[in-house]
Amino acid sequence: MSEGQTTVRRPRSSGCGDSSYRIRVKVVQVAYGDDEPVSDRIDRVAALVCGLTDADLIVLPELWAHGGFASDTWVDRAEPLDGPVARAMSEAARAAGAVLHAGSIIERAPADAARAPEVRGLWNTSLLFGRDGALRATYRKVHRFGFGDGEPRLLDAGDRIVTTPLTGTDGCEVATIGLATCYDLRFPEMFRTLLDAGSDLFVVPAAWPAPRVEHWQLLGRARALENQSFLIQCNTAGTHSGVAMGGCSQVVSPNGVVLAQAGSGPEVLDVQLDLREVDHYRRSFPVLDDRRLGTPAREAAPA
Ligand SMILES: NC(=O)CCC(=O)C(=O)O
Repeated sequence: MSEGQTTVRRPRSSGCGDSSYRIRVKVVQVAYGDDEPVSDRIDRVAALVCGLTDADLIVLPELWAHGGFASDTWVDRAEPLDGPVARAMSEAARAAGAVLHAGSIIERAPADAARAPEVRGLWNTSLLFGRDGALRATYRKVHRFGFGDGEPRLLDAGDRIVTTPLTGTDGCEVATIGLATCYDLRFPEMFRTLLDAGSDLFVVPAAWPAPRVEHWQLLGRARALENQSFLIQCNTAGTHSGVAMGGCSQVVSPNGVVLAQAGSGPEVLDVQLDLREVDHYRRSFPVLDDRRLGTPAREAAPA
């Protein structure tokens, strides 16, 4: 981005009424343990989502069906993009009449898909459905958590960033959603890349453990504030595979204010957002216009 280039992008489509930009978001902080069968959990969460008929956007956590830290089960539980979780979530989005970020699944590549021998064909993949139940976007987690174990041992890393338009009931494009998952929150350069791709609303599902929940809260506020964007974080509650989850899902405004925050148990946050606040704030405090990328900052000084 060159100096002085504005990051204020809206309006994207003409004819959007003021009310199109006011959206109701439900953040579903799902709690689970080790005893509930996956199929029961899918039914339970699907029924909950189906009942959220007054929402525009519903968000679920990372790997809520397959188990965020249940890595010993992932290979068995992995499913394709049209597997049981995706089918149930497609149906639930349609029943609720809302855009549904269904958190993530362990995605298994189709058996007949050609791939290099070093590619395992398993990813931590987020799914976003439209109000009609169609799968609109998928995002394979880029930064794998586990320090050599867990995700890096079992899963492939995603290799692309993903943005997707959020459209109102009238078809107007009211925001650009930037997708990220859990550990990605620690990598500010990824959020800058999403910003440069047009994002003004980040959605981050997670299975973030209780001992580091303050990082989760702090990093979420930082990513929202430094990119002057809304940020919706949906964490997991309960304890599974011996790991206590931190809860504290939150919704953060473009100037870093926490608009809503969950406790440590199961909970549904209910938040009204006016998406025009992004442009208002970026105009009133145009810090993003002062970025200095492209200057020869990396040139080595002569010895
Ligand atoms: N599931 C995750 O990505 C966990 C991330 C985490 O615990 C951390 O960054 O800390």
